Amino acid sequence: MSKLMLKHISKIFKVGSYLSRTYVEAVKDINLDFDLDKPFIFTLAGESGSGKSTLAKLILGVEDVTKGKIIFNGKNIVTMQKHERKNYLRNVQPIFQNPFETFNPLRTVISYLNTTAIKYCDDVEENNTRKIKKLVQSSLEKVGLSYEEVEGKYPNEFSGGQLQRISVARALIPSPKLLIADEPVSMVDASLKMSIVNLFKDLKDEFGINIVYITHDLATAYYISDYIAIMLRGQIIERGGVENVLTNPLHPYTKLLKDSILEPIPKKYKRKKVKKASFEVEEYNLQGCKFAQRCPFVMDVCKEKNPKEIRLEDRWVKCFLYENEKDKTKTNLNSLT
Ligand SMILES: Nc1ncnc2c1ncn2[C@@H]1O[C@H](COP(=O)(O)OP(=O)(O)OP(=O)(O)O)[C@@H](O)[C@H]1O
Repeated sequence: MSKLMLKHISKIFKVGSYLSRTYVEAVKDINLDFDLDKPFIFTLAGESGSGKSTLAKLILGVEDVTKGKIIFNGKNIVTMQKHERKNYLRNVQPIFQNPFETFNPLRTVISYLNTTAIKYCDDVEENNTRKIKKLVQSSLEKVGLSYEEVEGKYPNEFSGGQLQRISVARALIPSPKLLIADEPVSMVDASLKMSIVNLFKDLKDEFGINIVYITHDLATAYYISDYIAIMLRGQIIERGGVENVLTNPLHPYTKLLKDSILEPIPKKYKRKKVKKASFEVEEYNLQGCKFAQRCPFVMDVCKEKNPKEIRLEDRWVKCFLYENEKDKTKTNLNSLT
């Protein structure tokens, strides 16, 4: 059994200069359980500066949590022994936004993939070229490429879409349980976006690979995900099955996101003049709900207190509008997967 649990994790950054120092809690008290044996695609969505990339970096061990624990198969990743951490990093692989930054422009793509195989696969020795080639070959095949079409070429000889496929192949080399893909199609040509998104779906269906998909694009999120969590200024304010959350969003922020991305803004919102965030830091530092300044349904309590996460029948939501609905169900949604 393979499990990844985020337990009350927070990340606080210092921002500003010495004289105007302030703090941003880019990830605030997030709890998520991932059962890595039941393949899923989990989308993390939210506007720019909502903490998605920071959460990804915490899971990838690139940044350390300020508070809370990330537990992989019963062990806290911060206090893991060296060999346990290596095993964790083998199992949780990143896919970055810009594939041209993933690869060293001065090395052939294959030599880069070979290095990944040697670095992460304990049973592969540097001089075992046959074994390395087999591993790289099979990863390339999983993303629909042949070894021959990649061999001998440098990153600049590929299109952005091809290179993003190769960076997915790179991530697959250590046979990870989880891919963390941070805006993986935002730099890819519009015509190729769907092919990458479909590749994620195939990896889940055919090879049982779990994916955390970070995006602004709710349309592709709806198309490929099983679950979705909506982030607002460091917090997850609504989460559940993608169908439930996106076809019937409950939090006013989720509604705003959906309306502003998928459809024209309905008149009722236009009349109430939903504003765009003027200052991220200002919203981060609000005492109550971080959406209070922009919410068309704001109440006094929203400005005073940060709402608790409420469990409804088919999702979790953090909003005072649903205070009276809580605990009406016995469904356990603690685990999203
Ligand atoms: N290293 C850092 N030092 C200081 N502040 C940071 C750091 N990294 C992120 N932040 C701040 O944390 C907040 C969340 O940023 P983050 O990049 O995680 O958001 P995001 O949702 O991924 O945004 P985007 O979609 O634009 O990538 C922002 O206010 C950002 O400025």
